[in-house]
Amino acid sequence: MIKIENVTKKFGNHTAVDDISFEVKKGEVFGFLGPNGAGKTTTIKMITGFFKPTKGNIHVNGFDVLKNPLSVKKSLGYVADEPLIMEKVTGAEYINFIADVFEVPPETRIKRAEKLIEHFKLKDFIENPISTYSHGMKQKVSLISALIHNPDLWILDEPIVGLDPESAFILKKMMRNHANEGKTVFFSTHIMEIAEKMCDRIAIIGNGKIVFIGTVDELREARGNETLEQIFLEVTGSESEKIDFSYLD
Ligand SMILES: Nc1ncnc2c1ncn2[C@@H]1O[C@H](COP(=O)(O)OP(=O)(O)OP(=O)(O)O)[C@@H](O)[C@H]1O
Repeated sequence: MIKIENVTKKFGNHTAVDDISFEVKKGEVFGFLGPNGAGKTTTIKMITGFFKPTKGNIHVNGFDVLKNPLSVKKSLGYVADEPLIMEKVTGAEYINFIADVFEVPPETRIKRAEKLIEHFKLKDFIENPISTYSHGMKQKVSLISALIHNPDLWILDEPIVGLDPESAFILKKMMRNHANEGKTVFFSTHIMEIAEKMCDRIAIIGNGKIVFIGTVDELREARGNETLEQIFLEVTGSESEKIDFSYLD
């Protein structure tokens, strides 16, 4: 589904992603973890074709992201970590626009959109301009429009933070169902507990390098009796446990 081989991304002299390789398979919910600035969004933007890798190859659903960019984009649904750009149109207009781009037939899009709008409790707001929406409501419109063409691969950048508990529960269930149908969900998160409950496998990135790939159980086994928080801090090279806060006294 996703194959990343020796991928590096530099911004000027700064190496944001440093020679990473991993694969995400069909039927997996795959979590991509790492601290702020570790390189998660940069990696996701290379997979989805916004950023060109400085080095290395990425294949999505068998297509090379540089050689077959359209086939790649058609086969995935992407929810970015940033709010929607089109603020003056309504949620319904935005979803319809994206459905046009992906050539979703009218009956199919109405059926899918109605269900998704109902699940995410947006019915009363969908005809209002996006500029009036809360952050979580914008996130929901972004999700609905990413799923309206029923893509095999979902790529979600921090999808759960910002959603209310009921919507987060529904989304997590949708992610699991999608993988159970033999399709794939790749999502980024900072939160180990979400990864533990949701993911078949995870990759942890720290300072642009992959520091762990496997299941959360394998990570626990390798680290003994530590809490997930401790494990995360250690594998990402954090020194936070040593901080002396006595200066606040
Ligand atoms: N367009 C850009 N130009 C220059 N530097 C960038 C750009 N995008 C990202 N970076 C840098 O690349 C590094 C990785 O950033 P990235 O956004 O991928 O991190 P992240 O893991 O997604 O972090 P967060 O959890 O905070 O969202 C950071 O040092 C960031 O400043």
